[in-house]
Amino acid sequence: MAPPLLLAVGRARGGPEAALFEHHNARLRPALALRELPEGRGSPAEIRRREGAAILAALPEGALAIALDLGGEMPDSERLAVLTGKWAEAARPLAFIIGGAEGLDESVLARADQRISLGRLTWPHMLVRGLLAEALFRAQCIRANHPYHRAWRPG
Ligand SMILES: C[S@@+](CC[C@H](N)C(=O)[O-])C[C@H]1O[C@@H](n2cnc3c(N)ncnc32)[C@H](O)[C@@H]1O
Repeated sequence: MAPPLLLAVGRARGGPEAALFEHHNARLRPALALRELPEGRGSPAEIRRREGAAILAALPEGALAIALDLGGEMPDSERLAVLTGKWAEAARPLAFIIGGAEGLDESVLARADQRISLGRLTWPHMLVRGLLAEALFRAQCIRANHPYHRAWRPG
């Protein structure tokens, strides 16, 4: 099975956000295969539509598409560990999707099998790559009983 795909709008040209993604992605097994898509032009709606068409065209056939979206389910790390296990069991090509500055087009949200939110704060799309890779690594550690994740919370 091919490694999970990360379809992300925008091109990272080095910098701390790219380093953050590379750092966490290198720890994931398997690592995400990053595919960057060009930013759209025009009005916000046109940008979303153009970027959306490019995202849909880049999705592998039959992909289990997970859209990173503020309106999605907001899992905690333990729940994400459960979800990642289910996604792996589905035995379909897995693809995560991160939108651009204008967010994801309705066509992408409609195609997505699941929408995941990393919390109520809006993060810059380049930063979301690193946040997602860290969250997936943490989920992997939880599933493997690796002590990276310290589950303790005050009562
Ligand atoms: C700057 S945000 C777009 C904000 C846009 N106003 C919206 O509501 O989608 C760019 C992309 O980063 C991702 N993103 C940003 N914050 C997020 C969060 N808290 N949870 C999940 N994805 C997020 C989404 O994929 C989004 O399309």
